[in-house]
Amino acid sequence: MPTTAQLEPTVLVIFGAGGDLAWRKLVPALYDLYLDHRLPERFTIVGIARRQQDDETFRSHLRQGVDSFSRRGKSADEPWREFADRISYLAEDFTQPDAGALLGRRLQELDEGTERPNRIFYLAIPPGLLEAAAGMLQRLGLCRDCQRDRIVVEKPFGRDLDSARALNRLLGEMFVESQIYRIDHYLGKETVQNILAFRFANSLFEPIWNRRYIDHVQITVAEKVGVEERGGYYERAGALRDMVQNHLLQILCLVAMEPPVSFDADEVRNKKVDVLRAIRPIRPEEVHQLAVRGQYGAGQYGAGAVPGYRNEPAVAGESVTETFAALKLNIGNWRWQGVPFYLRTGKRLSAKVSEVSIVFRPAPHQPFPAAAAEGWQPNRLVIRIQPEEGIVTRIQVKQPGTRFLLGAADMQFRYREAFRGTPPEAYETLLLDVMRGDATLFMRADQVECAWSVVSPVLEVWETVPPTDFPDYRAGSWGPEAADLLIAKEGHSWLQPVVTEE
Ligand SMILES: NC(=O)C1=CN([C@@H]2O[C@H](COP(=O)(O)OP(=O)(O)OC[C@H]3O[C@@H](n4cnc5c(N)ncnc54)[C@H](OP(=O)(O)O)[C@@H]3O)[C@@H](O)[C@H]2O)C=CC1
Ligand SMILES: O=C1O[C@H](COP(=O)(O)O)[C@@H](O)[C@H](O)[C@H]1O
Repeated sequence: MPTTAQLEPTVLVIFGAGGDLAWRKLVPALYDLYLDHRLPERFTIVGIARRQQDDETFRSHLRQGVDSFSRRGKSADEPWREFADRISYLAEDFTQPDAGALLGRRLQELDEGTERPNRIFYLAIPPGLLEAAAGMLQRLGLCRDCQRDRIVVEKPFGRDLDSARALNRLLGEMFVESQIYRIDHYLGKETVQNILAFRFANSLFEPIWNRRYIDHVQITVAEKVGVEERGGYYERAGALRDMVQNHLLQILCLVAMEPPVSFDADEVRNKKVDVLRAIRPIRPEEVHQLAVRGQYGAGQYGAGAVPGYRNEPAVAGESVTETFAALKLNIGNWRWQGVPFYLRTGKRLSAKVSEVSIVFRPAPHQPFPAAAAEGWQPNRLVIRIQPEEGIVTRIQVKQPGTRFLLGAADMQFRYREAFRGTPPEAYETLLLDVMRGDATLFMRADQVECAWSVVSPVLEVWETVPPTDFPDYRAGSWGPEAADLLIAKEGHSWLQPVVTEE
């Protein structure tokens, strides 16, 4: 990791700095980086949004966010003051013709001195404003230096293949690809990155990481929360766009990719794109066999009742938006031919847990008497992304006793026990990577488009044929019955995650 002194002077301009993302994620992450001495020595934050407010009001709003969401808890006065001194606020509306004048002047002031700082423009704004904000940067020539100026684009990146292509074209006309950092925050999570370390820094698993030994793969990203205050956005998105097109497919790529030659950003991203390209396209007539959608109804967590999706704020009473999605994907290449990848994600499920389960084929021959194998389970390797980050390998052992009986036992690696301290939040890692100019954990234009191609046939069929049975799962359950049937067709079943309460 670079030290403070090694990072070049930087000004981070947060567009939409008065919004939820900046408040809950970005500024708490920056503050934690600051406390860890990870920010450049010369580092400034300029926040921009519509509302009129002075620097002090803006800073104290951000401090509330830090106090609530920093992994270090409440901020102490002294370091907060030092950090807050670097923050200023500008009120500008990007949709106005003269927008950017204040920003231009502020950047000029910051350029004065020994070395012009690198500029990072973080677009934490509603997707409909991307064009106006990026256009303003181009018009004023504020993001012109291809080596030192970068733009960070949040999800959602388009809402289908065509709109993602159009957005890529638009950004491509204004900036060079190496300046564009498309965020997928799952790639910043420690355990997601650890998939690379686990697969490519160990010689133990790579020889069996293929169709000869692996029976199938399950990727589960389950949430306990409902749609919360984001009904307006979610109604237009749904689980497939919100989670599968980005986070789950990125995890799949890391599990399935070929070993990269180096850790160079484009080399890693090339290998990931190869996986997306190899996913066998789902034909429209196959959608009902290979994809399942669901929507939560009212339910219960312990003693607490929660409303159904259709009763959430900003959600239509007859909404057909899916809050659960499951897919069966096949990767048509030498390594994975015939190995199903099952993906599922949903809101208001039984637990918050994200994990990848690699389920191995049975040993080719069992020499034991039939009774011995009664408790037999396939070997499985579970990569736990959250919570309780770690890796669990389930093996077969002899049960203690005078009879020869098999039983399952787990070998566990837990981050919390193996390493001291709390790992950085995803946004800390990603923000630091943008400052260092390392795009390995960011989405390249072709990756985003390939990922849209994978889910497009499903989206199209789902949009044409609305569901008639929503809501079809109870809040607090593991999703609709149809998801169990999807995987049962091949004699498989979803592995119930080991749930540890948050
Ligand atoms: N919130 C989250 O957890 C996540 C958000 N995202 C993405 O991040 C982006 C931002 O989300 P979020 O923070 O939740 O959104 P919010 O609606 O909370 O914030 C939007 C921000 O944009 C500003 N804004 C809106 N219109 C204009 C305008 N015309 N000119 C200048 N500023 C404007 C608002 O200004 P003002 O404050 O003055 O109203 C506000 O600061 C979205 O693309 C979202 O999809 C992605 C992942 C998670
Ligand atoms: O991108 C998103 O991710 C969150 C889940 O992220 P996590 O880090 O808490 O697992 C999800 O709630 C949200 O709907 C989606 O937009």
